[in-house]
Amino acid sequence: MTGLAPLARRFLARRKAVLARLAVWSLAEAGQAFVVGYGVAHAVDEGFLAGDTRRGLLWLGAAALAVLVGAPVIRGVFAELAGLTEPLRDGLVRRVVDRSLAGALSGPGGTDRAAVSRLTNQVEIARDSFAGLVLTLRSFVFTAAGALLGLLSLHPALFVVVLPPLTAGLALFLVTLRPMAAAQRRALAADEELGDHAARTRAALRDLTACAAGPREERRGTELVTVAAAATRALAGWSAVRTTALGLSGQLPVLVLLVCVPWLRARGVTAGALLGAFTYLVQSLLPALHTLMSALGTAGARLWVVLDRIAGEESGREAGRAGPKSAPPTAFAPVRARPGVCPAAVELRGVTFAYGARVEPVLSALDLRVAPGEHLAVVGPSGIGKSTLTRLVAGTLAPSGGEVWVAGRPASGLAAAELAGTRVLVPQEAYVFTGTVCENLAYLRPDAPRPAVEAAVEAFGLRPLVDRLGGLDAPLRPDDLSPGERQLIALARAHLSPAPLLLLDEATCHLDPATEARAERALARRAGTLLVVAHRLSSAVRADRVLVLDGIRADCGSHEDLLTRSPLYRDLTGHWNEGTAAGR
Ligand SMILES: Nc1ncnc2c1ncn2[C@@H]1O[C@H](COP(=O)(O)OP(=O)(O)OP(=O)(O)O)[C@@H](O)[C@H]1O
Repeated sequence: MTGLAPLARRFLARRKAVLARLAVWSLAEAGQAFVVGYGVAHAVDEGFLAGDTRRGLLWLGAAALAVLVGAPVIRGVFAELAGLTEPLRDGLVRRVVDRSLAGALSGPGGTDRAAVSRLTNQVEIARDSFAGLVLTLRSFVFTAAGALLGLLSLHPALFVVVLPPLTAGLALFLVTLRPMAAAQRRALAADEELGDHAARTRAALRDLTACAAGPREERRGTELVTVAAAATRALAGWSAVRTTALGLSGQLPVLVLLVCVPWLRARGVTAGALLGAFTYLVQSLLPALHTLMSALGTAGARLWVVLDRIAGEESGREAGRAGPKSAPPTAFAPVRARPGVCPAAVELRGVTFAYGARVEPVLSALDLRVAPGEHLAVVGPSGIGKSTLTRLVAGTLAPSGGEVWVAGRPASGLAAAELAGTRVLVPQEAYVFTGTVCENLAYLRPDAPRPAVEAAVEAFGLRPLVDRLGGLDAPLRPDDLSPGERQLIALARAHLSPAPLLLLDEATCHLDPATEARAERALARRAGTLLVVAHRLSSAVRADRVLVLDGIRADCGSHEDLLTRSPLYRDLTGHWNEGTAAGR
């Protein structure tokens, strides 16, 4: 927040002309405040008490005229105010959008549209709060100046009596501002965290029950409620102090003035001057002070919190860019792992799929959940539905029944750009196009830094191929590559992609076992989730879990577990072993 002060100074320094015009209009406001009390005092002393009613009415007329003249003054003030608030709003919006675009350009993760929308909404709040503050602060300064000058002109003793209680209340109020804003911020943060927790828990009830994580989440909920209650109590405490300050500065000057009437009379203060002083207090000073306090307490605290938040979100984005890139950037934030909750990278809920209305379904009421970072192998006899499953997860097929969720979102129905940022599907027949080697490798991440491309070349053992073709910038013709080389290029490309989910549909079938093992290990080391349709036993053994598709039934577990409990898996492994032995 301290970083905002120089920015504010620069902002105001560039708008001296607007400030000067605003000051001129405000001077008129000060003059109006001055004339109101002055007119009442003279109307009483020189008019009504002196028996000259006409003169009294003339002075009152002058005071009334000053009030009427106030209307165009206010209009002028508002016209000038736009010269301050609109550039502030434009500047903040530009700042938020620039940072967001810079974030999108510096990584293929794309813009966080929710954050941009939240921030631009907060910019509007900042603009309105700023306008309210300028309006009331300026009005208070000039009205108070006019009224205090009026008090001095009526009698210096009036000034001496009114000023101490007024400044005491104001000082007490100013002291409460900072802790009050901090308490407001804490209460807001605690409320939001509690709301987030409630929403997350509600959405994850099934998972919580499945993971037996209910009691832990309940404890966390209780902790958050306690924190939110303490923050709200602290806020209420500071509100009480502020109300006291309001009361002190709002009522005490009138009371002190009343108590001091004999003392003032003894010093020659006339009845008219006393009435004028009360007019200054009740008509100008106290309302202006009250408005200022309310504005500082609400709009000021809101402006403080919102500007702080905008700076916070931006610095958060900065930190995100500067931090270590352990995970590839994603187009939208996947569901984060939270203690006690099992978030799913892929979740199938009762998924049924048939290629036609009257055709037997390929998959029926299939439930599956794959945790972020998990490596899952899918196995099953030919034609059982393994490719269909990968296409459902990839979102290129929509289920006939049930739901497919990827990173907390329905897989089908996403826009193409979002789908591309979510997952990469590498099919059996790899796609390689005429272009440079580098263009082929970085196809899914065009801004991939050169060292990252080089690292992918090494990880997939592509160096001899790249050298043969003439380097990364050499042209590549698909016909010059063997099916295995094409698969390696497609796998290295998937490795470079920012998508958090990789789906390999027999994408290593043209590789020898050693090359396949190296490629799969490189893909498993990559941050993200890996789902592999395996066509070799070794590929299933390397996975964290194996899904065996068996027509209507499906079984999921570790390689060892499935060997003991799944006859089909035993058959498949036996078949694979025979194939390996025959191949030797
Ligand atoms: N486009 C399609 N239209 C109609 N039926 C299809 C279509 N694609 C696949 N099928 C059928 O759906 C069933 C599952 O096919 P899928 O390709 O998903 O199986 P798979 O387990 O991947 O087979 P493989 O191991 O041989 O690749 C098969 O009976 C197949 O004939």
